[in-house]
Amino acid sequence: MALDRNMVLDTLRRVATPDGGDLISSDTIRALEVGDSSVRFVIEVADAGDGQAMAPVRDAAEAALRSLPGVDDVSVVLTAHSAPKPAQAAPSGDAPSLKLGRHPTSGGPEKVAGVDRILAIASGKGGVGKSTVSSNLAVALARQGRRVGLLDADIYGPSQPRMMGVSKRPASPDGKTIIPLQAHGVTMMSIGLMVDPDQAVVWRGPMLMGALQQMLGQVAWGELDVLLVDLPPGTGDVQLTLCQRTHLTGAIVVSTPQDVALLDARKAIDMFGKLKTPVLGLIENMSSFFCPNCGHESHIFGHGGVRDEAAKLDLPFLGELPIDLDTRLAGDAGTPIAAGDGPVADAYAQLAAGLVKGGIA
Ligand SMILES: Nc1ncnc2c1ncn2[C@@H]1O[C@H](COP(=O)(O)OP(=O)(O)OP(=O)(O)O)[C@@H](O)[C@H]1O
Repeated sequence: MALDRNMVLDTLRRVATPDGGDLISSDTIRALEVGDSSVRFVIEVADAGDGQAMAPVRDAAEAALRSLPGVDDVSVVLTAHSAPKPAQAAPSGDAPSLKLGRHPTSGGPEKVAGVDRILAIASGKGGVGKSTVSSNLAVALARQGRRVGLLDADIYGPSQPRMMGVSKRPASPDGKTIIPLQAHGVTMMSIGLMVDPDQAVVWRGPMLMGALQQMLGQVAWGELDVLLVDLPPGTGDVQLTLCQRTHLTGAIVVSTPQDVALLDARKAIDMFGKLKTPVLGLIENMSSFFCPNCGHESHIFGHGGVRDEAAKLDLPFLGELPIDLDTRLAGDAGTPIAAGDGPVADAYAQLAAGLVKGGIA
């Protein structure tokens, strides 16, 4: 029997919480993602004390879900808004620590000083070209005179340093703020520049949420018209933290036209809906392939699926980008294709112009 969301919700409704209610009525479940045989979600509680009390609840939920037929992967992350006090909380007025991966602070959505708009660039499935689109769109917007920032929040696989051709560790002259780097007219910062590139990042929920908050709050972004945030794929902790703690203008979802990618894109769109983050539009990447020898157009991952999906969901379709060897080579070489001339650079320029015209970027 295929796993479905209602079955998961029913199971979680039978998991008791210390206050006498159940896991669903406790309203602590965030970013629930039900796959064919997998369940992932975050239990978010107010503080470390509640976190301790909820640890057995998390274990019970995991056990209950694992006992469901067909479930072979369960991931439940328990996170608290604030760190235990006084042991780990920084005294007020202290310089923020530049050590990444600290505990997140609590509070509602905050603006980033000097930044007019923050756009999350998201995808449901990995490898659909979200980072490629983010870097190229950032460069294309900068070429149109916009003041653009690019934050690589793909904590598990930061690729912007390579795609934007930067590798220098950012400086922090006063030990408080992090000075971002500049590349191709874009102000950029990546979690990949703060950690050893050869070391896998194995942070769990609270640590990576803290790191993301630092990237937004401690980096001296300066005055920006728009900050693009390149998210990791999927619907996990980073997305949740960004939507809940940052004043986002909205999200742009990148997908290939392939059914399997669209399926995951729908989940991402659904998550943004639940988190009340407006989805500003969809982009189709790897749309067509033009043979460099004979010019024949083929549709390796299909074509038009994202446009159709946007129409179905009544969301704007922002544009399509071809599958193109030079795009890949340019990304690998650290100069996004949008920095040059040619049909793909033109496609990005058109995409950027549309966003500027629509007041999105
Ligand atoms: N339109 C395109 N044409 C050719 N290659 C592309 C295109 N878009 C992306 N790629 C290549 O596909 C690979 C994956 O792209 P990218 O890293 O941008 O995807 P992603 O969705 O950000 O992946 P991840 O899930 O790792 O974050 C890269 O090697 C990139 O150069």
